[in-house]
Amino acid sequence: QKVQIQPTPQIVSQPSGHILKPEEVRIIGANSADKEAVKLLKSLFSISESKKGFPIYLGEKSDKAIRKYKSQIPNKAEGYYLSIEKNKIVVAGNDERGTYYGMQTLKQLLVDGKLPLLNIKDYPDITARGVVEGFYGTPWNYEDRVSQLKFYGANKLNTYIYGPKDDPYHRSPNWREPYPAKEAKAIKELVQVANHNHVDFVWAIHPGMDIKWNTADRDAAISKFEAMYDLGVRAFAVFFDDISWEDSNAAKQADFLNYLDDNFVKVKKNVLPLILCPTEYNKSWSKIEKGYLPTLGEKLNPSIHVMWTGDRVISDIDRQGLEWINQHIKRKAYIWWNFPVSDYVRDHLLMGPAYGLDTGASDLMSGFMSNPMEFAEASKVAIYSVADYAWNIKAYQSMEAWERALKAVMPNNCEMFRVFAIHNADLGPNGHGYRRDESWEFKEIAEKYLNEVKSGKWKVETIADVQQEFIQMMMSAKTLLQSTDNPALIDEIEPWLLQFRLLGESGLALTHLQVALEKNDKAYFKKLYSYIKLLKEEMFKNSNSLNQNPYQPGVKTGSLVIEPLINNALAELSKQYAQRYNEELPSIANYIPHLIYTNLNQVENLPIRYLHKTISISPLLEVLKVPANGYVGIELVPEQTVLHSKINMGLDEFPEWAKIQVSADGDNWTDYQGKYNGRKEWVGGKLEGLYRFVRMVNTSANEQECYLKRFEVKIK
Ligand SMILES: CC(=O)N[C@@H]1[C@@H](O)[C@H](O)C(CO)=C[C@H]1N
Repeated sequence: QKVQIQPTPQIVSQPSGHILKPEEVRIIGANSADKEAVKLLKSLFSISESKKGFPIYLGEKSDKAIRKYKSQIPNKAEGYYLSIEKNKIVVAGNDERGTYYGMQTLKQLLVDGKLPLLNIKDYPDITARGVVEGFYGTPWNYEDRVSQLKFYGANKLNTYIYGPKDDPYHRSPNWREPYPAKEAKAIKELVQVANHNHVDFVWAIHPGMDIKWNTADRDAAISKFEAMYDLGVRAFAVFFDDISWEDSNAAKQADFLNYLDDNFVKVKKNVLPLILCPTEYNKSWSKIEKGYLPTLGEKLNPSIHVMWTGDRVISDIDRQGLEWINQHIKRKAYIWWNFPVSDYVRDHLLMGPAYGLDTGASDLMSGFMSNPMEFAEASKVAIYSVADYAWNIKAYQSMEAWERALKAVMPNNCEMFRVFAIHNADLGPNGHGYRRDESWEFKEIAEKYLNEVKSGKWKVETIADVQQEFIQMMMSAKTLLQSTDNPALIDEIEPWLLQFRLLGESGLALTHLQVALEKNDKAYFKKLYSYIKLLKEEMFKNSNSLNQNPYQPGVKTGSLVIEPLINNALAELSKQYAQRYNEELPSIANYIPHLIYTNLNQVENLPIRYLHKTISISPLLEVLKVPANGYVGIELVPEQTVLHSKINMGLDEFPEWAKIQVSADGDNWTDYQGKYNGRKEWVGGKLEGLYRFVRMVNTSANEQECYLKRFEVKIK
């Protein structure tokens, strides 16, 4: 039988039987082996003081205890040799971490009091593997982080980069200030937890919003690093992402990093190499001829890592893209993979497989970090998969890893968790145009069902298939809401579970509309229709009371296949009702007629929200570049009376290059008079007459930049 080990090992022998878990073991090498490995071993077996216990040889290649097995150990960082035999077990690491990982594997193999007889030679493909807590939104809390660090140890992830955008001591305004006592204590403790799980705790600084290229700020960074060093931090990063392009001076950034490297990292000796996140961190933003990346490649000390998100901000990672960037930065890219991060689609959860990763790229990356969701437990599904990918790239199979991830996160209810996860994977339309597959096992049935609804010739078995999916959604939501094997996860995803249950219920009720038509029971149809309306109203209420963040508030679930199926079938069946009984029912399928209006491809996919007569553009987290005559706004369909508008471009005063304009026909524009409200927001009042377009346009002759933090129009 094949043993299942996470992450997938490089070389495993075929098991030749098994042994029962030894009653008592004797550890040979306990006083020289990695102490976390010894602790882990002692937690698994009872140790006999006498000579008679079952021998377990434990240690690193230089230890006497495993000298006999030295030649078996892969000569690779963090590699290990594990051999389970009838009369002994050997766990031999190429280094401390290797021994620890060998023990993690041994722990996984100890199942139902038995151990398979086999041997393993294992090691990681990528040197640095882990997570960058680098998202916008509510930073993870202390308990989240402790749980994450333990999860990384168990999954052979060795790096955690602390860089939450909304931590004021990581970024603005307090990157220069030491943490207050309480936060400092928490970080000190987290570093210890990281060490106990063989995870390198990397503290990142994000000075780019207001750094000055002078000795004061250079020394401010050094003293902040010193303060973090005193808390136990032994690895550092500098992020220059999402800042205005004036500060994206590569030579200055390189000098700054080299200074920190020469005057802090190299001086301290026990500090890991620096990591830089550049301003030009993806290919779609880079203009090689302008020299930003080549300058970094030339000037940065060779030991400094350079992060990279891929061909775009949110992007698959492939060999071709890696070869491209590596040539310019003259080193192997250290990947910052923006998945499962959802800070730009906060009404969605990303619970699907981690795919779009090149299994032929193991020699082209120095690091691979996942940027996760603000929901730490929910992110573990993707992080588990990333652990499998980064350890053994060529063997990675995203779907297989996803199945195991679900079981790892929800061991007692993984089937119900799978029903939820498979229907909560896509992001919906978003500014990056990044989409994921969703409900892939139900798509065919959904298509068949909708076609049969449209033709009016439906089959019982199709209805049964669809009813089975809807009732499973209800079962999944209810079971998970009442589950106890991962309460932190349920707390995070509760809004989506409530919505998921209602979606399943509305689907089930929908199929009974067909029963009403079959029985020609008009009254029953109307009762069902108003019941579905009630369910949708409750979903609407959930979406306006739960997960209310200032970016993409609300709770979207099953948005790629399930929700559209229900809305389309509902529209179709109410049409058939109207034809049969010559009576129109009020439409309850929710969709938004208004559109984004822009000639900037950076924002052409941004979704439009419509709530309580306010139409808004989903905000952009990155810097928006607006060429001459570039514009972004809203098209009201049909034209409306505008009551007031609010636009936040993230600038201290309204820029002279911008104009806010309105138009009824898209050709003739009039200025929309407004003023700044002191919170960096332009506000405009009621307009006489009907308008179809409201836009911000760059009327200058040069490319400008701003943020798109808010753009909303309230109509009558
Ligand atoms: C390097 C990098 O990806 N920086 C930010 C990241 O912080 C943010 O989470 C996301 C994902 O929305 C993208 C970038 N704007």
